[in-house]
Amino acid sequence: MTNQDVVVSEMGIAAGAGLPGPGSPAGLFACRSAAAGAMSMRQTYLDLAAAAAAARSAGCTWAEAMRASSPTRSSRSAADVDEFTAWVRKHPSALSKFEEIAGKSKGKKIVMFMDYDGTLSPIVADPDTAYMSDAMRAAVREVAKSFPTAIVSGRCRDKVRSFVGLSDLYYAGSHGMDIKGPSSNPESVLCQPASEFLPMIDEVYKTLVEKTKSTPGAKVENNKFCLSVHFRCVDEKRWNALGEQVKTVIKEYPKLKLTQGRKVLEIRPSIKWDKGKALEFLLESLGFANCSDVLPVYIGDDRTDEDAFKVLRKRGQGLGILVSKCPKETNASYSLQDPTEVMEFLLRLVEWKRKSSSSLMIRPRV
Ligand SMILES: O=P(O)(O)OC[C@H]1O[C@H](O[C@H]2O[C@H](CO)[C@@H](O)[C@H](O)[C@H]2O)[C@H](O)[C@@H](O)[C@@H]1O
Repeated sequence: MTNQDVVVSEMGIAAGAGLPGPGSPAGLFACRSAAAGAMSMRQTYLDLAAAAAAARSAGCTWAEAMRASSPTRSSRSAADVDEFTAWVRKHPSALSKFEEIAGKSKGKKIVMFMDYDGTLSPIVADPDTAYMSDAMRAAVREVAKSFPTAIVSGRCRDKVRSFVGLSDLYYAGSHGMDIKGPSSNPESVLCQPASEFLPMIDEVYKTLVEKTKSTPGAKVENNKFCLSVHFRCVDEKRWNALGEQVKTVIKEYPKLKLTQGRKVLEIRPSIKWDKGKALEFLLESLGFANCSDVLPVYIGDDRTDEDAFKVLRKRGQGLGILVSKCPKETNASYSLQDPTEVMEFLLRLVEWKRKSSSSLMIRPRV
């Protein structure tokens, strides 16, 4: 990796700074077109009541929208497949358009950003066993040798670091609220803009564990600067009640917000910081703030990754790649269907870099 010897001190964004107004939190990432239509990109943050209202007006329930956030293969009809084909025309496969992507990368410094769950590791029922394969680890290792690389995850930084198991990378945990550079460089970047929320998050974690313990399958995950309440193993008949339980707890904490991911509710500090801000922060730390010759590539599958895709669109620079097997409203330009395709794309990128570097080395002088 290059440009890693950047020192940035811990950032201090005051608790409560830039708090969105009431009724702001919780993004509902609905998959099917009806729900997606009701929840436009402008509505990334909704509270659960608003999300439920949007889902109702689209003719589906809050639970249906939650189900659609992570559909199973068996739930797909022929019409769904047609819809997906049409969607892929708008968000073409990064594999089939590899040459186009390689063309865009020519003469530019690629910086890689990758989400973890659903991008580098397949979605599984138990979040504690969402391991990535050795083959994927090897691919990410090669990527990190070729380009500055960051993993940007909703997980606690230490946990995602232990899952990935590679040291020469930047890790941005807790949805970008906990950023650290490679461990080989003790002076490398550190950014924790929500540190004053730690006691509150711990308190809410304990309360949520207590309140949800009577719901079979419910799991509360402590991601340090944020929390996840998992619905995946909960009987769907209990989803509304569990959602209400979470909402009731969070009502007592106006400085926290609730967002929705893939069969998960996420509780986060209401600060103006997300994966998009983390991407900008890392680009700046790496010395690429005002560079026209940098090409950030962000690969992610979740609603929270949209904040990063949006930043790339706004900058008019870089490539957003959404990992999805079904149509989703997205600011990403390209798509990949699953972690297997992500791995194939990463390997092609490494190979392309290797070939283009060696052709530069042997180019005769004129
Ligand atoms: O930003 P990410 O790295 O994608 O993290 C988002 C959430 O990912 C994890 O939950 C998701 O993956 C689990 C394991 O496959 C799955 O069981 C769960 O249903 C998914 O929502 C993680 O456990 C959460 O804490 C993250 O917020």
